[in-house]
Amino acid sequence: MDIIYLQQVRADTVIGWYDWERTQSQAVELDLEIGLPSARACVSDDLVDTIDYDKVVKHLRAVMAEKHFLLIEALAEHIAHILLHDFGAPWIKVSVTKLNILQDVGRVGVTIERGHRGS
Ligand SMILES: Nc1nc2c(c(=O)[nH]1)N=C([C@H](O)[C@@H](O)CO)CN2
Repeated sequence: MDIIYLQQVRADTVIGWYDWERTQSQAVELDLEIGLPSARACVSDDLVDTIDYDKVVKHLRAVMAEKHFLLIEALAEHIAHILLHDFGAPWIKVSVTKLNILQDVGRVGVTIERGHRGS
């Protein structure tokens, strides 16, 4: 399976379990591995034959500006759902990282995989 990857995508969102996190947005970082439904674009050289990563980033930033989650797990699940159902990816690996949210911890996050990874 061919994979598009996006690393260290910064996006602002309101997220957190505690009340103090729900009054303002914070930057989180996304790392995505997006399975492609086919390798057609490798031969056709045509953007319509693949998943447009520019559209993915714009869509996710817009969703995250609107939608609020308590847990990074729930945000990761929502992003996976969008990639599988709206963008037609057969498999997705999503990491959501919070930056400097814990004292003396630079990065904390979650990684989930959804869908079926073909060969
Ligand atoms: N497994 C998780 N643990 C915690 C989360 C989370 O999203 N998943 N969130 C928090 C707080 O919101 C944190 O960002 C600040 O303490 C705590 N634990």
